[in-house]
Formats: sequence, structure tokens, C-alpha cells
Amino acid sequence: MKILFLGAGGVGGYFGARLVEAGADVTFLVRPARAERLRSEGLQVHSPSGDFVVPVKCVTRDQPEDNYDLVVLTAKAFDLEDAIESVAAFITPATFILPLLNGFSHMQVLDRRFGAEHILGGIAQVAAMLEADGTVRQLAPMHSLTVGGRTAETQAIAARFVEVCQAAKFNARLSPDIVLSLWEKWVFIATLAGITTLMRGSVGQIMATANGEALIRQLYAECLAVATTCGIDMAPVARDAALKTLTQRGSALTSSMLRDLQAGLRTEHRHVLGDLLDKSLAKGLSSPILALAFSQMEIRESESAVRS
Ligand SMILES: NC(=O)C1=CN([C@@H]2O[C@H](COP(=O)(O)OP(=O)(O)OC[C@H]3O[C@@H](n4cnc5c(N)ncnc54)[C@H](OP(=O)(O)O)[C@@H]3O)[C@@H](O)[C@H]2O)C=CC1
Ligand SMILES: CC(C)(CO)C(=O)C(=O)O
Repeated sequence: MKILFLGAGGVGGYFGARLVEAGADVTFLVRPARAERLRSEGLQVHSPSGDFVVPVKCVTRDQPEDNYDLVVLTAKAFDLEDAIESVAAFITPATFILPLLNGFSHMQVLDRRFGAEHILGGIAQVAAMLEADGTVRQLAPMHSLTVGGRTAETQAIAARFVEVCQAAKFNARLSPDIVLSLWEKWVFIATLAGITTLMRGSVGQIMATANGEALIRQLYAECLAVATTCGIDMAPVARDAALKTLTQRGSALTSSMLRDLQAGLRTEHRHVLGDLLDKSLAKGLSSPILALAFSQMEIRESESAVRS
């Protein structure tokens, strides 16, 4: 399987490098400055299970090639339109696209642009970031991908990709219902990103406050209510597992949104929190903590726009 990764940041750099390490045929579509650096230094990963560096193949958007079976999209949501323009010339009627973004509305954007029959669904479970020197840092041992299709053909492609991933040093699984899996992750990450950015702390720090657990549970319930009202039936076992992680005492877990906020970077609050809030409003639900989480991120974004 010939695979093109759009982006070599936290998620793309980590999983792409692991696949290269395992001998998979992976190329990175990156911007010219990143391509130059990757060609000369390779892709370096700092990982709790051991640092490694792999030589990588890179292309830029002005050098289109049309022989990829799968394009893995790993841009942030606010870069999606530009990422689509960059990959468009690499996509033929035989190419499938696997986005690994958090949230959900990117699926509809991609369906509209390339046709739903070409779009797989994917979820990344990793805590990884791109450092200023171009290296990728994996911050915690977890590393897994969940992928799936919404048609028999895309499910078969997802299964082939999972097969390729079996040789790599991360976990990969095929979801029998990728739409449900995407919503489960969305409800989880909206709660985690919302509460950690509101309270500027890890799960363990929030749990150590007097109202922390009640606030986490209320935000999770608000996000879950949106999913349920949209016809998504999350099993009790999935909800219990999510809440167990979200209320683990002493846990150092944070969100990539909090890391981006603290690093002064743009965040995906519109995609992860705002889209869910829009659905809540459209369904006539009351989601006060979700609204608060989104609104404080809007203020923070307008402040950084004023500063820059
Ligand atoms: N980081 C994490 O731990 C996790 C992140 N996620 C999700 O994964 C997605 C990606 O996040 P993350 O990896 O952290 O983001 P990063 O910002 O680390 O990486 C995204 C990369 O995409 C590149 N990119 C964007 N647009 C283009 C383009 N048109 N052409 C070439 N390259 C492009 C960016 O390049 P450049 O730097 O040149 O702009 C950047 O390096 C998000 O939706 C996030 O929510 C999910 C689970 C965990
Ligand atoms: C769930 C988690 C925390 C790690 O995969 C994540 O998706 C994020 O931080 O954006």
C-alpha cells in the first residue's frame, strides 16, 4: 500500500515515522521548509519507549504524484481547507483518504469535496507534539489508531491499512462502526479539552479541587446528550470507560488543546467545542459548561489576534 501523509506534526510525524520504521511505503506531503529539513535530518522521534530517527521521502504540493492508494490527513481542523487544496492533485479516483482529526465536521467537508465513497474515518490516541527543532515528541506511552469505513469498500481499505500497521510499534484496530467510534472520541475529547482549558490543569489537578469531579461529569453529560439527541447510541461500557479516564485521581492527562493554548498556538476549539455546541443549540439542549468552555476559548483567540 502506497501511503501519503499530509503533515509531519504530532500525529502525522509520530504514526508516519512508526510506519517508516516498520518498512511501510510512506511519503510525507509537507511545506517546503519542513521538506528541506526532513530530507537533510530525517524524521526524529523522542519517545518514552526509545528515541529513533528514520530517513523519509517528502514531496511538496507543487510536485504532484498520482500513485497513492491512501492519503492520511493529519492537519489541524483550521488548516483543513488548505490541506485539501494541497492533497487534491495527489488524489485519483483510486485513492482513499483517511483523516485523523479530532471532531467530526471534517468528515462532511471531505465527503462533499471527494465523495463519501473515498473517505475512511480515523481516530488517533496519542499525546504527541512537534517541537521547535522539528522533532516529534511522544509525551506518554499510549499510541493507537482506530480506523474504519462506512461502506463495504472503504471498510476493506481500512482493513488493509490496519494490516500494514500490524508491523509497526503502535496499536491499530478496525472499528466495526467508525461513525460511533468518531462520536465516542468527540464526546471524550470535547469533555477533556473543555475542562482542561477552562481550568488550566490536568485531570488529576482538576479532580483534586472541590468541584472538579462534578464539573467533569456535568460536561461529559452535556456532550453525551448532544450525541444521543443526534441518534448516536453509545454503549454503557464505552461511557463508563471514558468517565473512568476523565475522573482518574492523580492522572497527568491533559489535552492537545491545552498544550496548544499554553504554547500560544491556534486551537481547534471551533471544531471540537463549537461544532458540538452548535448541535446542542440546534436541538434545543442546555449545555452551560460546554458554552462556557467554548466562549472562554473565543476570548483567548481574539486576545491573541490583537497581540499578533
Ligand atoms: N497531538 C496530539 O496528541 C493529538 C492530536 N489529534 C488530532 O490530530 C490532528 C492533528 O494534530 P497535530 O498532529 O497535533 O497537529 P500539528 O500542528 O502538530 O501537525 C499538523 C501538521 O500539518 C501540517 N499541515 C497543515 N496544513 C498543511 C498543508 N496544506 N501542507 C502541508 N502540511 C500541512 C502542519 O505543517 P506546518 O507546521 O508547516 O503548518 C503541521 O505540521 C488534530 O485534529 C488534533 O486534534 C488527535 C489525537 C492526539
Ligand atoms: C485523547 C487525546 C488526549 C489523546 O489522544 C487527544 O486526542 C488530544 O489530546 O487531542
